[in-house]
Amino acid sequence: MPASRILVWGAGAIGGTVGAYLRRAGHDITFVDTDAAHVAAIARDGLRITGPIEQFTVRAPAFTPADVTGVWDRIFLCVKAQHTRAASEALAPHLAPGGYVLSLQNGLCEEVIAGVVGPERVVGAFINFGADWQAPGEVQFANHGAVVLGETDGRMTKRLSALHAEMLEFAPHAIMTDDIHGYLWGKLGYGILLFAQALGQLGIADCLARPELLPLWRSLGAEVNAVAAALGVQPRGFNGYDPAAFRPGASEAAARESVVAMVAFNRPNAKTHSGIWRDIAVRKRTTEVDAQIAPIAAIGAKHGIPCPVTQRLVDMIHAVEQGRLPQADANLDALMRG
Ligand SMILES: NC(=O)C1=CN([C@@H]2O[C@H](COP(=O)(O)OP(=O)(O)OC[C@H]3O[C@@H](n4cnc5c(N)ncnc54)[C@H](OP(=O)(O)O)[C@@H]3O)[C@@H](O)[C@H]2O)C=CC1
Ligand SMILES: CC(C)(CO)C(=O)C(=O)O
Repeated sequence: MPASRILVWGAGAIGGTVGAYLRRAGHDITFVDTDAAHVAAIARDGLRITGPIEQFTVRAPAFTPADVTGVWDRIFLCVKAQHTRAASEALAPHLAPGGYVLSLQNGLCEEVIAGVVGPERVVGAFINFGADWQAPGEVQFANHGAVVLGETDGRMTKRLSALHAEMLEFAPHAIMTDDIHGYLWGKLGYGILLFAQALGQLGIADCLARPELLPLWRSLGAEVNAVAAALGVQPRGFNGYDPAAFRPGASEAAARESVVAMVAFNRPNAKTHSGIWRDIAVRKRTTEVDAQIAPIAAIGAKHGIPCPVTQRLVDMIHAVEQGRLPQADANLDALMRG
């Protein structure tokens, strides 16, 4: 495969992992990140991938946004959802007129990027592999997970096929879809469970496995699925998460079966806790809740769909972020009780 030239904007867990694999496969990768210490470490010593899957170091140029110069046909955007607009504005001068931004993020970030660079210059992605930024110059690649690429208008284009062929060098199971919105809403339905997990201390598998919390998973899932349905989107499943099992009216047995499958997927993973939990407990910073979960309740409100549990979850995450509530497993019981 001919070497591609890619600018990875946001060289943390996701950008660092994907960029390192593509660099190792021979592509011309440049990293950009606002974390000056991380950028300096990559530029000086290379980017180190650690963890149970593979350990290797790649050499690649790295810059802060203020220092990067040049124009790229492809930019992979890998920042947290709340940084999407600022990052899109900063990267726009570096995007070729006929180029595109690939969003490797959770949430509905494609719309935000499109608002800055234009809808025809955005490609969507849904990702569920696990990775963690560890230290300047080091990212842990913790576990494989679904990777799906799609044009936001559902067309199967040449650029999508070319991107998919490259992505196979990182994720051999990556697929293309004509329904990226279905996957993004699927991830929101799964992601909302991870936001609830972040209220407590148990890891993803142990938290999902708490039998008494099944009604909580069902009510959160039902709200997300009802909002998606109002938008005409049918969420897609992956890695044990079956959206149909959490639709309003779905049986308790179906939800329980999906929870068992999600627990089985997560149990062996070196990434035991979600990025949301890590933002609060380890990185001591705010989460993506306002950019990812609050919009679900807001869209619901526009369509006359009440999302009381989602809204309570948003409020409780705020309280934990601000230190008004300890990060404790009992929070999930309180969220469920209402
Ligand atoms: N980590 C995971 O396992 C998974 C993450 N995701 C999603 O992927 C996206 C990226 O997450 P993740 O890689 O974990 O996050 P990280 O925080 O590890 O990486 C993001 C990097 O971007 C930097 N950054 C912030 N703002 C800008 C900016 N304006 N321009 C350039 N760089 C910037 C951050 O610096 P600083 O830290 O200083 O802010 C950080 O180094 C999120 O939407 C997340 O939900 C999806 C699936 C799995
Ligand atoms: C846990 C994970 C990797 C989804 O499985 C995630 O998306 C996150 O950390 O927010």
